[in-house]
Amino acid sequence: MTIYHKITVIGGGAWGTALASMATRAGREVTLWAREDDVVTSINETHENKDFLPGITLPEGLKATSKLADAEGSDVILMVVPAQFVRAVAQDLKSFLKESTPIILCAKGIEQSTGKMMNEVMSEVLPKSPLVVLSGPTFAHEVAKGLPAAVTIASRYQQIAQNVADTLGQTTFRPYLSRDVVGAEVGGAVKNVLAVACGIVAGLELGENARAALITRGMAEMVRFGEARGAKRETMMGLCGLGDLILTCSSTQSRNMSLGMALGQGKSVEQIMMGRKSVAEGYHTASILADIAEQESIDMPIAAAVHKILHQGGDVAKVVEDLMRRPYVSEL
Ligand SMILES: NC(=O)C1=CN([C@@H]2O[C@H](COP(=O)(O)OP(=O)(O)OC[C@H]3O[C@@H](n4cnc5c(N)ncnc54)[C@H](O)[C@@H]3O)[C@@H](O)[C@H]2O)C=CC1
Ligand SMILES: O=C(CO)COP(=O)(O)O
Repeated sequence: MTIYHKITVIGGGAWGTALASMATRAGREVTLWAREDDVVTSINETHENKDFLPGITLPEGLKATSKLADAEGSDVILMVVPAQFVRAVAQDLKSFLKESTPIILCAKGIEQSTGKMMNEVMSEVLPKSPLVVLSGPTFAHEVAKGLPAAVTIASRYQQIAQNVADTLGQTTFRPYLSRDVVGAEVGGAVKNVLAVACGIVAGLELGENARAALITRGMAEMVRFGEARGAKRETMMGLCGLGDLILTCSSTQSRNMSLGMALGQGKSVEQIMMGRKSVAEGYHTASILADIAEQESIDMPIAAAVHKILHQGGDVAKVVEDLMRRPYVSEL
């Protein structure tokens, strides 16, 4: 069994902090890189990330840094900055890594400027690095508290995926292996957009029937998009797809669902986004997802509706009504 002992987590938001905390509990030597000096100080001096994961006491062994150079000599890197910043941060990190160092991609989104998934972005910046995707139904607060969760770990390099599972796995964090990198990434990226839609339905108080319909028809959109990108349907039926879709569409712990909920309750996009420090990836992914779907004739009416509301000034009630008015077609 190969264990990666020295781990650097890049990204001091809620998820990076939770993963770093979990890996420290597994007995690994973990350094967490955060962009904000306040976050570094807060973690090192009070064992809490007051800005992004307040109220959770972090293990004393977890060290934070503001220097990317401290990633030098790591056995493995966890990349946990939001999707739109992955390329820039990876460029800055590049000179401190060996080409053989595995990189675990944990962001859930599509790069807005290129339409690329995170593994494609990373392959351009670090073409020789072995890539692994870690994704699943995992609210950061729960993982940080040590509550049980299960994830998909996908890589074209199965031995490395196994090593990552052996490195991070514990009785409260159960990895399942996959070879389907694209499928693992599509699930996480698309579900964020669908969670905004579920939030809108909740905010409008349209009921549980509507939410179940949305989750199911949203799943159909995820599968269509994933298959067009070469993903396997079964992967999207797993933890990183259906599992994460159910979680994110079921709880206002989700930033994406709560963003949608506020829209459904009548707040404007500007009011909601103003002053938000935490990321709602669905906001950024919705437009590129809707564009790709239109260009490639992938039928994704829910994603298009979310894009319309978020970025084209669409009236919430009218967009929902238009969705329901579409011609009746075969379910499958
Ligand atoms: N929070 C969660 O429960 C989970 C989050 N994720 C994913 O993890 C990724 C990171 O999300 P969170 O840790 O929740 O973030 P967060 O919302 O807690 O924090 C925002 C992060 O964005 C960073 N940031 C802001 N501007 C930046 C810039 N210009 N360059 C680089 N970084 C910048 C901040 O430093 C901070 O780390 C996202 O893709 C998210 O979808 C995945 C699973 C669970
Ligand atoms: O990805 C997540 C849970 O798996 C977190 O969802 P939110 O980003 O919507 O909070």
